[in-house]
Amino acid sequence: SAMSKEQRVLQYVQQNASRGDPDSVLAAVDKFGWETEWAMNLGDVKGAILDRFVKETAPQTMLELGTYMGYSAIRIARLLPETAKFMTVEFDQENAAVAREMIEFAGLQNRIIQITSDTADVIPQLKTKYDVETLDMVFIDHWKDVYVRDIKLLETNKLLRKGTVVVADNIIKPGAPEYAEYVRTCGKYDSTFHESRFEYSNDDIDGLEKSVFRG
Ligand SMILES: COCc1ccccc1-c1cc(O)c2[nH]cnc(=O)c2c1
Ligand SMILES: [Mg+2]
Repeated sequence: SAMSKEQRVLQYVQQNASRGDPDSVLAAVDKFGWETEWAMNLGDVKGAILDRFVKETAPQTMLELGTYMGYSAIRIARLLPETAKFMTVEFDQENAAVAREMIEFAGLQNRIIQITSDTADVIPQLKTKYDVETLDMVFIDHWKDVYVRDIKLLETNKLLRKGTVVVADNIIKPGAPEYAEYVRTCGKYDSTFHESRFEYSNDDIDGLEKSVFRG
């Protein structure tokens, strides 16, 4: 059957980027997103903001909710030391399969623990099954309607500690108003909004919320 959009992006990467060169993989995905087909990757503009947060935090233990085709996992892993533990969770099996190949092409398969499952099932298993004590950083970029459910799961499963940095995509578009309201008013986070541009768009506004757990 015909290729999915995600498979078309992967093919473009395999034919236009350099194997083992994460920056060339990111550049190829972004070129495809700007010039050929829009896709819901974090993208280059918001990606630069996340890069800054990852560099500032230098997490040894990191979790991403929502792998999609692996773009932000590659973006993050390329900035982490070999010693870091980085897990990314994707529910959709087909997207997870594309991500696995994209991550492998980038040469980062040894730095990323890819989990194909529902985040609601994985979060309660992180301590026991994935040997996590607490998380230094979390990137939330999956379905906006479960952002609040999942950050509360991180809290109740004692995975956050004083200073854990939680970054969330799509605060404006498509929007995660309940999540923004929660992290800004619940009293457990110091939260700041970082306005940016929607992926592969010159006009649409979007932004990242950065919330530091108070412990
Ligand atoms: C499938 O909707 C695509 C879309 C359409 C219109 C507006 C926003 C989005 C959008 C943008 C994103 O960065 C996203 N990131 C993660 N999980 C998403 O579901 C998601 C959706
Ligand atoms: Mg997103």
